[in-house]
Amino acid sequence: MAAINLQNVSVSYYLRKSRTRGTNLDGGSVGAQILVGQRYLEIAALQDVSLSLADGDRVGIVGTNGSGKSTLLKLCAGAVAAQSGKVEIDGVVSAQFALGSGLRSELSGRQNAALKCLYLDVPQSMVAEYVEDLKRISGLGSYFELPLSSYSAGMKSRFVMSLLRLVRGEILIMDEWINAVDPTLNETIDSLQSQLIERSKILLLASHSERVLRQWVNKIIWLERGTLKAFGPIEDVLKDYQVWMKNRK
Ligand SMILES: Nc1ncnc2c1ncn2[C@@H]1O[C@H](COP(=O)(O)OP(=O)(O)OP(=O)(O)O)[C@@H](O)[C@H]1O
Repeated sequence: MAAINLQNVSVSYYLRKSRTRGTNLDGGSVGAQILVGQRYLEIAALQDVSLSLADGDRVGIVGTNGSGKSTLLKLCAGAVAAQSGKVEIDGVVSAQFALGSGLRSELSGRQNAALKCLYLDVPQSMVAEYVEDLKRISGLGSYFELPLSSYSAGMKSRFVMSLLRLVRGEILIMDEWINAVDPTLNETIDSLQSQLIERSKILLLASHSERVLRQWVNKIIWLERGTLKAFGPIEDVLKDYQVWMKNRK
């Protein structure tokens, strides 16, 4: 059983005030509320959010720029802490945004692949097989044996995307559906992502794409300026969100 329970959770980012001295801090139409303290500015990224997710929940997160989607994902992945409220996460969490972390540019694709296997708890007896899988999926050929520092941007992203092969988690956290820059890779990445979702117990996916959301989620969290506007079945919440967006323009 996997579960995510948030009770009255608030998360803020703090900025030293000197950085913004003399600037006008009037709110625009995007982003969280900015609270001005004596020495710090507080960006109230999530305010008093309460949610319960359980096995079988495939949840999309929508909201305008700066509404708190990534912050909510980071909170559930343990990458940011709550200032107040209660956060309970039951289950092994895999976060897509962490895929490329810990890579070392002086090491080859093969060496990085083996390191990632260790970080992601692949059993020792399976490492060699997984590394060969990554070589095949990435399509990097002999570049797999060269240091990451010699890769082009697209080659690096091929390598990082191939690491999806290693992800195992009961709670899957995705900050966008990955679309490969190179269309020849799309089918493989799509199928890796769909297998991951099928294996996971809870999916949290932030996306601005209605197509992606309709394909993968059954519930929607709608955030606006750090507060939870709505949480419920995709059919209800997406419609309300779209009407709200239209009237907002
Ligand atoms: N590292 C940070 N330091 C300071 N403020 C931050 C930081 N990360 C996010 N914020 C602020 O927190 C608020 C929520 O940002 P977040 O990235 O969670 O929004 P989002 O909904 O994912 O946005 P987008 O759709 O634009 O990616 C925004 O006002 C943003 O400016």
